[in-house]
Amino acid sequence: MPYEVGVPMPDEFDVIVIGAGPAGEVAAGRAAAAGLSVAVVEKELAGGECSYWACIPSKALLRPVDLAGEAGRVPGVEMAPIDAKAVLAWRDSMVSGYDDSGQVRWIESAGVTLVRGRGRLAGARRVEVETQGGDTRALTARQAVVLATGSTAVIPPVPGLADARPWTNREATGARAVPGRLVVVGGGVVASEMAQAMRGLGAREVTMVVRGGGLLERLEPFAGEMVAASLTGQGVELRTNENVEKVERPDPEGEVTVRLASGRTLVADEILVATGRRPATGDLGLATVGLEERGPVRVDGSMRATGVGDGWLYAIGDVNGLSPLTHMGKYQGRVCADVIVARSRNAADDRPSMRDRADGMGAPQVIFTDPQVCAVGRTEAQARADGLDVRVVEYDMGQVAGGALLGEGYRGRAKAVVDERRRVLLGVTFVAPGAAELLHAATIAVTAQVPLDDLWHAVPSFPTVSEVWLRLLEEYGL
Ligand SMILES: Cc1cc2nc3c(=O)[nH]c(=O)nc-3n(C[C@H](O)[C@H](O)[C@H](O)COP(=O)(O)OP(=O)(O)OC[C@H]3O[C@@H](n4cnc5c(N)ncnc54)[C@H](O)[C@@H]3O)c2cc1C
Ligand SMILES: NC(=O)c1ccc[n+]([C@@H]2O[C@H](COP(=O)([O-])OP(=O)(O)OC[C@H]3O[C@@H](n4cnc5c(N)ncnc54)[C@H](O)[C@@H]3O)[C@@H](O)[C@H]2O)c1
Repeated sequence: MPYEVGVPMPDEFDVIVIGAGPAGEVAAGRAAAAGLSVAVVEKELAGGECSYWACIPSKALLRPVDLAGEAGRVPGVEMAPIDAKAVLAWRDSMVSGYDDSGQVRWIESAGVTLVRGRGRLAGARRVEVETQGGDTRALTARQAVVLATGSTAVIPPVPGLADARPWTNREATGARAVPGRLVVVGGGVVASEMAQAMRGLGAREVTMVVRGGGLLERLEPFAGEMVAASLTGQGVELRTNENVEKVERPDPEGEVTVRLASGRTLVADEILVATGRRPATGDLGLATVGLEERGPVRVDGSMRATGVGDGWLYAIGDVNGLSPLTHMGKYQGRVCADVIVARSRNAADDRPSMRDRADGMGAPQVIFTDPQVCAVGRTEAQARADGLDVRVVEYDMGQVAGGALLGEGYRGRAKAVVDERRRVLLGVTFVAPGAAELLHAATIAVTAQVPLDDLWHAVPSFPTVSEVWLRLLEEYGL
């Protein structure tokens, strides 16, 4: 039920969701499926950052690079050079040409009312929407308002950077052509994935400027080391312990000059800034309900914003700062919708499925570089910092028959962090080509806290890479 000019729209709904990204859409759809009247307010494209400028286009750009890596390891298989133009066209089709009518159809079919415009809190249970025509529309929520406004890219305050037309994730994933020379600032997830994609698609020079000593600093150290080795092997230049001091681009269409703290100067066609994201809480009217205007909206385990009387305000997805990942935002959307529905019926709202457990355990994540980095739960460092009785088991995945069969030079590494007191897994990391689909088994083991003695009876098939599970348990001593 999209709102159209001239068509009367109710001003009151049971639930109003601000932001139609993955988190907001899931919460809205689930609350509507349970019979509540729901409006979702969206200022740009229904589907959010993930669908048009993040997960989907980045993975479309990485897939051919990944496949070329895989094929390159198999004797007798030779891939034709990647046709970057065709890949960019495929990316365009994966983002539906930046047209959200498919998502709008889904929203309509879910019985949710889409309100186009910028939403802002205007006191308890009240949302003002600045419509695209410039009008302001006042909406009231009988039960709940859900903030699902996502996050925006951070541009560090480096002299000249903001004026140098830097790329963020939007321009990088939406590139109309592959730049000849690219400087990437940052050593996190976006930086690693996009450096690999652009180099693989034909960028002549890709230089990563990383302020720390390595990549992917929040993960097990070997993950960043293996991705760094792969990127440098691919021809990406890595400048670690380095900072950008000044950026100049006198001609907006011309090249960009990047002065580094070490004194070196880089010249490139584009500069991608991938230095993290901040929750989209600016101009959201948080002060009208007594909350801080900046930073993430803090929530309890039912996704309810803390510090708001009567508990009518919820926050899910990137805006609450818990785990900025699409699947986690969608999970939080399911928790939040079920809680709102239960509370609207005065029913029990504390069933186990109605509390967020997954964020506290360490969200599962796949980084789609080659090798892929797949992690869930705590790293060894986190588990030790939490004061747990930790034992670590590691295994070289190249020694697993299923891995060796994937091609010459197949390399991978697995690490399990065990809670010795309870003999359960606290965290698992796999770094190997094509390891993404291994992760869910680890997620089940960590989340369900399956005892190692029970995991022993989960026999992996021969010759699959999953036999790494058996090897890890044998290394442990089973
Ligand atoms: C390059 C890149 C690649 C990524 N790849 C992955 C990946 O492979 N897997 C993964 O799990 N995660 C990935 N992520 C993270 C993922 O994109 C986010 O975690 C996810 O998009 C968050 O979903 P969300 O619904 O919270 O917010 P968003 O997707 O940001 O959606 C928020 C929506 O709210 C709207 N909005 C904001 N403010 C208002 C307002 N005031 N009024 C109305 N509407 C508003 C926005 O227009 C937007 O549509 C990636 C991120 C980047 C940058
Ligand atoms: N495959 C995936 O799941 C995927 C892919 C991309 C993004 N994401 C999500 O998006 C989030 C954001 O990604 P990201 O790469 O922007 O953030 P990030 O937190 O992963 O990495 C930020 C990087 O920028 C560096 N940095 C921060 N401030 C800096 C500064 N002022 N100067 C120089 N360097 C600075 C950090 O040291 C780090 O290397 C991720 O945390 C992740 O949750 C997920």
